[in-house]
Amino acid sequence: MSDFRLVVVGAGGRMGRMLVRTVSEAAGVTLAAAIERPGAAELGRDAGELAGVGPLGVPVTEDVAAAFASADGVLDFTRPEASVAFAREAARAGVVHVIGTTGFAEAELAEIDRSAQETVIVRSGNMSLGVNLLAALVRRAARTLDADFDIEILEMHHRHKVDAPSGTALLLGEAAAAGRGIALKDHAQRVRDGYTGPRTPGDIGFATLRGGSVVGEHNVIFAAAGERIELGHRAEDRGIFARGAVKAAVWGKGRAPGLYTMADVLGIADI
Ligand SMILES: NC(=O)C1=CN([C@@H]2O[C@H](COP(=O)(O)OP(=O)(O)OC[C@H]3O[C@@H](n4cnc5c(N)ncnc54)[C@H](OP(=O)(O)O)[C@@H]3O)[C@@H](O)[C@H]2O)C=CC1
Ligand SMILES: O=C(O)C1=N[C@H](C(=O)O)C[C@H](O)C1
Repeated sequence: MSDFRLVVVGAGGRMGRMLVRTVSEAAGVTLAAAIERPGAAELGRDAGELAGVGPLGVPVTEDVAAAFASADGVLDFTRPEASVAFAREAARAGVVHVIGTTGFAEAELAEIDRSAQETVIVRSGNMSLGVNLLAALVRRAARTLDADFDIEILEMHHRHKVDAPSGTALLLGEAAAAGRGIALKDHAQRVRDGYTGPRTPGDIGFATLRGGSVVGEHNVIFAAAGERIELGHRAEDRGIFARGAVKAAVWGKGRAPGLYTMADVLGIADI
């Protein structure tokens, strides 16, 4: 069977380089193209050299339509507005689109939903096995613990991260809300500042730390009078996200068009 041909968009970014490296090392997949934005300094450079794995004979280009036409799947860890446009292009080309990008507005998510009517899209704020298992545990804990347990989600990332709360924190918030049988949007407390008054019962709170080179840390705290439960995850290497993304792309091959999650890919959506 021939290799699954993947395009990495945002190939010059932190995740883009890790994705190129991961695709070059994984069995059954091959790098079909590498894309950066028009005017980017990386254009014309060999994607493998950029990723530190030696030349792969794949130059970084800006020609999205040609790249998607030559591929089976797209790995996309870029920016929300770029991912919305890539989803449209993936739908046109009929290729699997794996979206790791975070920080979407509601209207952008609705546009991605529309593209997913025409092609397979796997979107997740975190592509690692560990975090998706953590989300399942959080859902389970939230279902068991009564409303006396306040839920707070704490995350820390490197100083370059541009969105907050992180996609993972929101994913964990959704899991907690699902466990409680409530809608996160009605109970999320994303920022606290100044004279806030006491905590609103039933809120799911978020706190954001940024600094240094932290790959990604998340803690979900269930705090009641007299006791506290903490569930957490520490990412130590971006390779966990890249390997998850490659797995998602291959999983998407031949599936019906639709929007899927990493929990679907890992087969843990119902645990
Ligand atoms: N779901 C998950 O498991 C994970 C998700 N992420 C998410 O992935 C995203 C990227 O993170 P990270 O790699 O650290 O960020 P970077 O800024 O290092 O990389 C993003 C890359 O995308 C490029 N880009 C932006 N717009 C376009 C475009 N229109 N066409 C082509 N390339 C474009 C950027 O170019 P330029 O610099 O010129 O703008 C940059 O090279 C973030 O949203 C982050 O939260 C990260 C890790 C794991
Ligand atoms: O920007 C990052 O780096 C990461 N982003 C994702 C998020 O927003 O949760 C996933 C991971 O934590 C790293």
